[in-house]
Amino acid sequence: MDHYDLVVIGSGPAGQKAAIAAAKLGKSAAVVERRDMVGGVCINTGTVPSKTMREAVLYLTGLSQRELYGQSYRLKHDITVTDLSARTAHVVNKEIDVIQSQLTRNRVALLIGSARFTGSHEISIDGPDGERKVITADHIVIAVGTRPARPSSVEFDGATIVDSDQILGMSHVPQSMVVVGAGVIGIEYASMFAALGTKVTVVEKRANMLEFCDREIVEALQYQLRERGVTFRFSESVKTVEKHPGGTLTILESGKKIPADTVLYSAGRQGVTDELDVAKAGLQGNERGRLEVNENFQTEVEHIYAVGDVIGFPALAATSMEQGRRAAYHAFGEPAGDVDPIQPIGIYAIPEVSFVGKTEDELTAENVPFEVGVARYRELARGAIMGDSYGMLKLLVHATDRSLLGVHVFGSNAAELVHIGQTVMGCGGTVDYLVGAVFNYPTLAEGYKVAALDAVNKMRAISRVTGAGNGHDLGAE
Ligand SMILES: Cc1cc2nc3c(=O)[nH]c(=O)nc-3n(C[C@H](O)[C@H](O)[C@H](O)COP(=O)(O)OP(=O)(O)OC[C@H]3O[C@@H](n4cnc5c(N)ncnc54)[C@H](O)[C@@H]3O)c2cc1C
Ligand SMILES: NC(=O)c1ccc[n+]([C@@H]2O[C@H](COP(=O)([O-])OP(=O)(O)OC[C@H]3O[C@@H](n4cnc5c(N)ncnc54)[C@H](O)[C@@H]3O)[C@@H](O)[C@H]2O)c1
Repeated sequence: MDHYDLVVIGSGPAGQKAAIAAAKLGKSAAVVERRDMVGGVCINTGTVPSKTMREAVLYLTGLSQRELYGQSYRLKHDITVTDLSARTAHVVNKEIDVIQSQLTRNRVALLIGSARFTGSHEISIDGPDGERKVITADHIVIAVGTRPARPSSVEFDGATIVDSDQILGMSHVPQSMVVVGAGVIGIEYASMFAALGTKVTVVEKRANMLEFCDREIVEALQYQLRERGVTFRFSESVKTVEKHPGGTLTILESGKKIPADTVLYSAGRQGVTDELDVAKAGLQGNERGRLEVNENFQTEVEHIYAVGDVIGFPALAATSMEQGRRAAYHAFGEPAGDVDPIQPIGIYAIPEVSFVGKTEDELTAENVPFEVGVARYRELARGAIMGDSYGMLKLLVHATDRSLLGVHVFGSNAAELVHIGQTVMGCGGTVDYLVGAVFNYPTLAEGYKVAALDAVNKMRAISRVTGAGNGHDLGAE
């Protein structure tokens, strides 16, 4: 029976980084993963294929060029699923190769099969050809991720009524689509299909979408999506989804019926602990299949860790990687430093949304006085060159100590741009740093300076009224 210092179940971002971190500390490590799933949901069905599909949609529809070349501009008419999936398959295969190579060169064993606990230090692996192998480990990291929630009231068929793992296998670009759930997955796919010309209806049981985001930016996103023909049905819950010979019917609790070619059911995900026999290790998943952990990612059985989506919020690839690394370091007594509380969110809708830090609503609720500085892409030369007139970058600045409290970006490259603000915040910088900084011209990054000047000018206006000098003019006009 093979024995390892650390065994990881699941090769998604969390599992990969846990195993490699252990190997870098000189420990023997193995990752157990099912056939055809190396890289996890992230590489095979989630993050990477959806973001690649988004790039293909933007490129083939010519959407990002239409402000410059006219509303009828298209790189290709009649875009097919093959056009989209060719790019996706290329990127996914490359990424799988990168992961396999990283594991091999770090001497992490990749054991193909489905793992389940047979004891708190023992795991049984059912291989793809029916063979069974039992291994033991001093430390075990559970990084099994999630699968889409699939209620029995929805007649999933994998072709016209699909979950987010199945959508990439669709046979054609539908003329109409209902998206159930306005979470991140729902909104990202709704915007991609709307860009392809599909008539999309989004049904969401809450009164708003993306409630953790800045309200002004969510309104701007909704406006852009409506412009592309998306209909929103908020405060409406889906009761059943039926398949009929002529298409699908989504029936709402309110009695409304929405016909469509296709339904994407993207109303949450479920932890994959049910097939893991966690009880044999002394553990129990909650009703959403999630595991509870302490600040070191230890479960209640201290040599068993859980990381990534299986522990719930924030359930992102980037946070999952960091949790994996920290778990392995903790297992072997290696200091990992403090957790950085400033973590960005990127939503790859069309247009993109990204933010770090607090929202206006949160600061108001906490009675923190703040000023807002805004830069509009249409006033940045790079915005005009790119043909993005709707984008904006917004800074929330503490009214007295002038620290950056939040950065909210909407439009092209939002998820990249946000990191400039994140770095300033992480280093304890103030708005005055951004006022005095010189950025390349013409860039979207220049928006930081424009927004900082806007915030400082408003703060100076308050000082003028009160007659108090603020001592931070720095030439802001
Ligand atoms: C459509 C979609 C888009 C997304 N987009 C983004 C994005 O843009 N940015 C972002 O940060 N995040 C995004 N996410 C979230 C991101 O994919 C997850 O946060 C990330 O994949 C979680 O990593 P993980 O390591 O916890 O698990 P996963 O990536 O879910 O991997 C878990 C792995 O464990 C394996 N496994 C499970 N049970 C067993 C078992 N018993 N034996 C062996 N192996 C097992 C599974 O086969 C799977 O491969 C997206 C998710 C989806 C679904
Ligand atoms: N860019 C990114 O970072 C990114 C992209 C995609 C996914 N993810 C992650 O993947 C995870 C899963 O995303 P998700 O969007 O599936 O889940 P979610 O739980 O965030 O959203 C599901 C939405 O469906 C709604 N809903 C539930 N039941 C409903 C019903 N019967 N009728 C109508 N609406 C209903 C919920 O109110 C909720 O708003 C999230 O943690 C997310 O952070 C991240």
